[in-house]
Amino acid sequence: MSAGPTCTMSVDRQGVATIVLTNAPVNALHPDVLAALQRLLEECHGRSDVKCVVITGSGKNFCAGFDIAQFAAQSPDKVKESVSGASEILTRVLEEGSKPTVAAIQGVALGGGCEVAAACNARVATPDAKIGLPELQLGIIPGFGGTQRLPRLVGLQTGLELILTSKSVKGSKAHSLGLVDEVAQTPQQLLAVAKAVALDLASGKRKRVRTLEREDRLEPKDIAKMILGIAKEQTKKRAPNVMHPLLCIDAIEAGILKGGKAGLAAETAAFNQAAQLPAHKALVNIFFAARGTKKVKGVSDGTKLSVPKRKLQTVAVIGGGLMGSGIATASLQAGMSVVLKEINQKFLDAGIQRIHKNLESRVKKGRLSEDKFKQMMSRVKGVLTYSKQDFQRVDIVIEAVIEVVGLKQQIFKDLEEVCRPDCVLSTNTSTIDITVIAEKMRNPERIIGAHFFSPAHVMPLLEIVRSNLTPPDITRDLLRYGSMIKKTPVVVGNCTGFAVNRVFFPYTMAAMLLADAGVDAFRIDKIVQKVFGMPMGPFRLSDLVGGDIGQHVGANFIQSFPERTYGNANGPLVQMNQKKWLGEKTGRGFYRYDKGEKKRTKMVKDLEAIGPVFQESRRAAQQLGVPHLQGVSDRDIVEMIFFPVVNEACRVLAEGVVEKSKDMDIATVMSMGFPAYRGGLVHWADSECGASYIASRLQTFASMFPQQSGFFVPCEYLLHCAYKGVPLSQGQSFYVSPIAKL
Ligand SMILES: C[C@H](O)CC(=O)SCCNC(=O)CCNC(=O)[C@H](O)C(C)(C)COP(=O)(O)OP(=O)(O)OC[C@H]1O[C@@H](n2cnc3c(N)ncnc32)[C@H](O)[C@@H]1OP(=O)(O)O
Repeated sequence: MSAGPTCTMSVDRQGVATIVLTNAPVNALHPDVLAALQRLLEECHGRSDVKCVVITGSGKNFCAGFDIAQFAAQSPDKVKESVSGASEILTRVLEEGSKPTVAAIQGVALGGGCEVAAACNARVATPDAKIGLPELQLGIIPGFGGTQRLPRLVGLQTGLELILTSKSVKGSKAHSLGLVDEVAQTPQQLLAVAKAVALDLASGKRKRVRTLEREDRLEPKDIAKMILGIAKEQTKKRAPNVMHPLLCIDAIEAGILKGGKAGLAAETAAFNQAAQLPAHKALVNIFFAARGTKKVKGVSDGTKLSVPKRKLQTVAVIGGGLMGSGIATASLQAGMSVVLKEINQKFLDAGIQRIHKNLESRVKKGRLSEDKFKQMMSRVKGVLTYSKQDFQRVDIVIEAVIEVVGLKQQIFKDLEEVCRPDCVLSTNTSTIDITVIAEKMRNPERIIGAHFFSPAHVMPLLEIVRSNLTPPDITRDLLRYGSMIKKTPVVVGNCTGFAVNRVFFPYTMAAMLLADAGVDAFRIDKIVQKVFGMPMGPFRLSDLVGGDIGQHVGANFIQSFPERTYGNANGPLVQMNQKKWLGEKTGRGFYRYDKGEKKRTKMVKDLEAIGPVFQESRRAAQQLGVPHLQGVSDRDIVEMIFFPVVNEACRVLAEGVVEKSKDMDIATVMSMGFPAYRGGLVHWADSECGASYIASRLQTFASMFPQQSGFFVPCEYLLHCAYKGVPLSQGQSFYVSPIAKL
């Protein structure tokens, strides 16, 4: 049985005390671990048989930092007290105590873990240890002295870069940067090397250094000021909607200008300020949401399933287009073999060429060796037919052909004939009901959705779609495949559009409706991107996806949900598709895309060309009773676009299409680029708006658009939450939908 969060200590015959941070699985710094560390260090300083101290972590990791669960479990005041108290102890007892201290780093030393190591008088790491300060990703700043000690170890420029990008470095790189003093070639040698360094420090053979007092790695003050000024400007541009990165630079600056101790005080103040900001709560929500998706009730929550885990070595990808080649690339990178099926040699060659290009670009960026690249390409086999010889060895199939139901039905009928009965058969459809695709199969329960996002080898989300027939072992093994290819999987129920595209369609339709009501499309894009923080506005996104695809997918939703969709038979997409203005791929859509210098695309607002398209669309919209709006504020635009999106998310929750609201949060961040610092769609709706405000605004919008009121009318789930005063994230616990599918 695990001892719970603590530290253990042993003292060897040479007088080296080894303190082991213990809190499985990553030795997070729970307050009990910090208290035990202080107690044992004080004991060491008082014992005559102890000459020096080595700090290490239990198991494979040194320490992943402060216990993030505390941010959710404790009041902000308690957390602040814990962090500032520990910061003081790390300086007084770890760095300045009477006995020298050495960190022995294996696995991860992140956040507070890196800061504990930086406060020691020396550091030894294994070559592939992972060291860094990722606190900014959690909406806080390093609070155990990291803003002061990291720049003093590696220089201001490098320290700033590591902190502001949340990047970690490997042990060997950390050594070359000056962050660690020695590298132990193997984990087995780590303790011995660390102990030797500690004894050298104790005997005076090595000079004992207190990081906080160091100045030797810091740039001269005038240069440092310049570096800080540039960092501030760049940060304002890169992250205009959040404050904590600037608070972090201020704390670093205080230390550079006034010395380490003053810097520590500034850090504590800045940490406390950041911890109060909504972005912190939001980003902690995202941290746990991303990890919670893997635990699915009755599948991967510890439930024992009778069907053993499948071996997942060979994947067959049906279709070598953009999506198929991306999926094949991700599978090859995970060490799998790939059978790529196409309908003719020309398409097959093009598919293999795409895989080649995807992997080659990693080689060019230095992320893949030439040897590994060749090995990966040798594991691809292109085929033109469904032969038993090729398909009997396949463990998982992913169909990635165009969205034509009949074609997909035939493919699964054929696959069932040639694949082993235990092979996972999955479809990458983005919208079609998977039970419809399975209609011609003998065993329709075998089909499962594996919805990737383009480019599939880059985008982190995998939507796993199960129907009420899907056996849990198939879901479990697709989840395992998702982990192998390093995706965040979200398991969802079966319906048109599943979870992600269900919330995408009101997003684009709301933008089209607003433009038809006279609001400038370019203004909408600007507000959604600059003010709200999406990576791009809905019209720019439409150009990226392609107007033809947008219209096709939109039609699917209009057919499935006619009572709550908006369509205009002469809308901009329809007109532009007729002119073959399909977006970026044809050089023209809502924007014009000119070839600039060095093959860079230049995006131009061509009002002369697009103006008449909107005029024509608005004329048609008037016939549909779309009002002409005036005096629409930026806030109105945000609410008219995002509240229908929240409304649809409520329906998704009510129908049980997602198991928990956090799944919706992480899915929106990873698919549509919903700002992570807003915590995902439902977290944002709850924390920044509230169910009753959203419901009342939607009712107002519905009355402003009487002919399109269905698009805005709040759904039952949203009204329930508003009426009962419960957050949308908790509505599932009391709301029972008559159409719950799972
Ligand atoms: C005052 C200080 O400056 C403030 C801080 O230190 S804030 C903390 C800074 N540290 C971090 O941000 C590191 C966060 N952790 C990670 O990046 C990754 O978890 C990791 C690289 C350590 C391990 O990744 P991986 O092997 O993929 O495992 P992962 O699933 O993420 O984590 C394993 C478990 O450890 C938990 N965990 C990881 N880091 C944790 C932390 N710092 N606190 C609490 N739990 C943590 C995860 O929630 C997960 O729990 P679960 O099994 O119950 O879901």
